[in-house]
Amino acid sequence: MSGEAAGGQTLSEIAQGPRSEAVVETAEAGAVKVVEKQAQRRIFKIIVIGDSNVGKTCLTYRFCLGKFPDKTEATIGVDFREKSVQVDTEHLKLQLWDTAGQERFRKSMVQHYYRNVHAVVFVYDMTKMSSFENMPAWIEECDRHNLNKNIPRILVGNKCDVMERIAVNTNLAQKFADSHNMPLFETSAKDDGRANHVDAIFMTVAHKLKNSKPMMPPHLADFVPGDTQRRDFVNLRGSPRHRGLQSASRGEEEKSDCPC
Ligand SMILES: Nc1nc2c(ncn2[C@@H]2O[C@H](COP(=O)(O)OP(=O)(O)OP(=O)(O)O)[C@@H](O)[C@H]2O)c(=O)[nH]1
Ligand SMILES: [Mg+2]
Repeated sequence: MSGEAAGGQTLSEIAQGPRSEAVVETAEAGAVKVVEKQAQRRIFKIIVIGDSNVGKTCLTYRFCLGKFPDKTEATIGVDFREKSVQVDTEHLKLQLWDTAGQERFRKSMVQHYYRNVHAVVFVYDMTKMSSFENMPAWIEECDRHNLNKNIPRILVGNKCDVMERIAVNTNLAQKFADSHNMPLFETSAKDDGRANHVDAIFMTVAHKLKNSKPMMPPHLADFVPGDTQRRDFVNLRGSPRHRGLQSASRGEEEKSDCPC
């Protein structure tokens, strides 16, 4: 007996027909599930703040891209970096807001930094006392923008690799951290041997966030006042539309093309 049946289908094809539809359905259902799962992934906005030149960009770059950047320039407005992490069984998306430390590059964006923030990472430079002494001012700025006092806050001393120039004593920093109920990390974005340490900072934040209540995910529309201004102040790293738009040399405070 030939295997050919009506409609040119073989018996085995007919036999397989419904099964292959089911396979398609299952595949589609699977795809839908994946999409749903991604849609459900909680997104957390973490702002990284501190004086200019303390290493905020390098720390976020190290965490998200796994290396120390070849070259950095003063951040204008804000740079975004995202990383998905797994905490227990849940995948979370961390949206890092690498803010500008220079007043002239941050003043127009400040109100947007502090909208719907889920956690704050305060960074100082261990080789520069003034960056540590300015920490209360950064905390005050958070308070002025009514940041919820219960969101996770972390204190990070960066550049511990420059051992001969350490200016901020660990005990002093620890006392300050304790008095503000923050964990303290001393680390280096530059030292490859401490890459895990940098990961630990953001994973500590992720663990704290995982246990917090679900919050409204931040959305680009929340902070972009208009497309023109977005080009001026917002830098979405990796997005072809925004790539390379923002950079500024340090020590050029009086540059006339300042967008602020
Ligand atoms: N030795 C050492 N240098 C670092 C480290 N992290 C950053 N740097 C250097 O410090 C300088 C400033 O780093 P950035 O990450 O651009 O500083 P920032 O805090 O983002 O500065 P703004 O964008 O102006 O607010 C750069 O020259 C970096 O190479 C570190 O861990 N160790
Ligand atoms: Mg920067």
